[in-house]
Amino acid sequence: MRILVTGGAGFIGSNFIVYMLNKHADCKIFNVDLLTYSGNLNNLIKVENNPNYKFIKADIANRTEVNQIFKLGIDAVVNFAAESHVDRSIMAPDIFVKTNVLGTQVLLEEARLNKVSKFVQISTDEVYGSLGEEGFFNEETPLLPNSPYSASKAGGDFLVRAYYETYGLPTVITRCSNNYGPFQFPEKLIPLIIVNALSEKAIPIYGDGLYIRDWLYVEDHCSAIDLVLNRGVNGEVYNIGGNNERTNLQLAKTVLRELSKPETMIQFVQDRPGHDRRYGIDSKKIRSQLGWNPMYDFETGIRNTIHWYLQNQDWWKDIEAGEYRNYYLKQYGTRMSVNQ
Ligand SMILES: Cc1cn([C@H]2C[C@H](O)[C@@H](COP(=O)(O)OP(=O)(O)O[C@H]3O[C@H](C)C(=O)[C@H](O)[C@H]3O)O2)c(=O)[nH]c1=O
Repeated sequence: MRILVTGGAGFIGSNFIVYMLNKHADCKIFNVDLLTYSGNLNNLIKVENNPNYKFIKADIANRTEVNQIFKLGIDAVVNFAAESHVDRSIMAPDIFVKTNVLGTQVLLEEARLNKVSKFVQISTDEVYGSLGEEGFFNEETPLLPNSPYSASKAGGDFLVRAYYETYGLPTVITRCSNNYGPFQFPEKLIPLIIVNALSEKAIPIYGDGLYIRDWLYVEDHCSAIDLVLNRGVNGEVYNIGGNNERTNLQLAKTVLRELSKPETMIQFVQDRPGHDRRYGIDSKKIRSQLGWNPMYDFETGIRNTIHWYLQNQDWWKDIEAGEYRNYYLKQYGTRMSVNQ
């Protein structure tokens, strides 16, 4: 199968490419990525010389560029390419609409004209909105996005649905909970805690710290996408969750304990506007219909992740030296006092 993977230099996309090339000798992957601030070809060093792997720098929202890529002969598309950080979407929503909505539509249109056999849209549980203390999101839960990020992902999902209903494009949507693992850009909570702790910097926790996320180890997410790509039923949505709900405060304390750092590094800071209180995923459908099961419990996953950041300090120190550090100071410098 000749698979177009978009956003393959990002966190989940790069993990997916490595997973697929290790698992399937017969797949050829075309990785299309614009290499924005969070895209990093160093994530793909393990596969860069693999004859079944090819990188192409391009913007999924640019029709001319995408049109050229489909001329290579594409059987299936897995669309990871997205602006994904909620805080950034609050500061600059425009680019989220461009990539997550327009970019998805451009891909769908070329996929339709080139008659691909599968289009997998990688989405998020954030499109469902926020939960209270009880209940879970299932695939029938109405979409009620609260941030510009989640609204843009919901827009992409609606277009995917429309291409299935209107043109019969063989689409499938996956909606995952919060991922963590190697190569995650340290603007997201888990790598931010690890990187700050290792750099002796305060750990910023928004609001009361009792916001809840359901954590999914990235390799388990990759195995789920592989199943959906090969056996997912067209027109369907599959939720993918880890059944590992933790408050942000619990999480920060767990990581600090693993690193033998004091809890006094935690600093409560001003809350995120429109902050979703809780995400909880019901993933019975993919488990019962496609036989997916996560391999990693949370304790193993978090230890692997911490170990990876300890072993790969050059990877994140490079990042810190660049745009990420400026972004961090710009955002938090005016909102809180952290002893940097
Ligand atoms: C960066 C940061 C975050 N937080 C809180 C905010 C959230 O309650 C939680 C996780 O935040 P993060 O920005 O890592 O992730 P979410 O906003 O839950 O969204 C993430 O998971 C979904 C599924 C996606 O689809 C998003 O792409 C992905 O970014 O920690 C803090 O308290 N302090 C911090 O410095």
